[in-house]
Amino acid sequence: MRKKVIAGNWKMNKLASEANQFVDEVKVKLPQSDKVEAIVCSPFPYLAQLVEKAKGTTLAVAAQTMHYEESGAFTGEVSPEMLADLGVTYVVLGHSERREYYNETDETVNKKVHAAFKHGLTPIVCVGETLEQREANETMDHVEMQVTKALEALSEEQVANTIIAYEPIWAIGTGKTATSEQANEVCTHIREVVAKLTSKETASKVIIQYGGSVKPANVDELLAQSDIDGALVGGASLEPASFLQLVEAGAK
Ligand SMILES: O=C[C@H](O)COP(=O)(O)O
Repeated sequence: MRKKVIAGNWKMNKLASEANQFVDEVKVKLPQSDKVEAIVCSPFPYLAQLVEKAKGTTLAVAAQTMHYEESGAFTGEVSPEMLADLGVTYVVLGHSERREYYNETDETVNKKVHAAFKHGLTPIVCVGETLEQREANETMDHVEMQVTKALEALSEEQVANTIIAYEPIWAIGTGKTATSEQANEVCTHIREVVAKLTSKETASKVIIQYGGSVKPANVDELLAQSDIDGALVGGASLEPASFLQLVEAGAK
């Protein structure tokens, strides 16, 4: 039985004091259940302090991106080694906002996935189609290509430990959630793609999240679907109360 993974992606929000307050409040109220894992994906400046605060709790801390090189002349970048050194355990890779504004490509996502595993970080790889692609019936092919490239040259064990977040771009921050059936249809396809690349057994272990306007009002229905194992949440993860409700839904 796969556990549910609820990741709150704060994106470029919160000041240091707000980030601290959030973790102080959430960490003592998290459901103590091995059915669910709760993660906060914080901006870089707060990672060290949040890792400290979350020590000894079930809350995990993620970065929202990273470079694939260990070090070097990459002004402004943060390496996987730096994240691991801080005690960060997850990293979001290939978010559609990184792909759109910062030239993240399937090739760099794949390099980053390899770099993440090299440094003991669990990658959360984002894939998803635009509205135009959905309307042109290209969703399944597009997502298949993104997943295939992201997982290229990984071992089966690494694939089994990769989290894939299906985020239809048209549903991000728009209030338009894919219906749970639409979301599950693509997540099922992703699992079939992983099975084709590796094996049915490996595919059955992969955590596949849905992301795009997830909130307490729709999370139960999404998590009840056969191939949705959690959520990558933006807006509704910013307030402790709604983040906790999402995690509680994952623990049911
Ligand atoms: O990483 C999270 C997603 O981009 C979803 O954001 P949202 O929940 O605000 O739609």
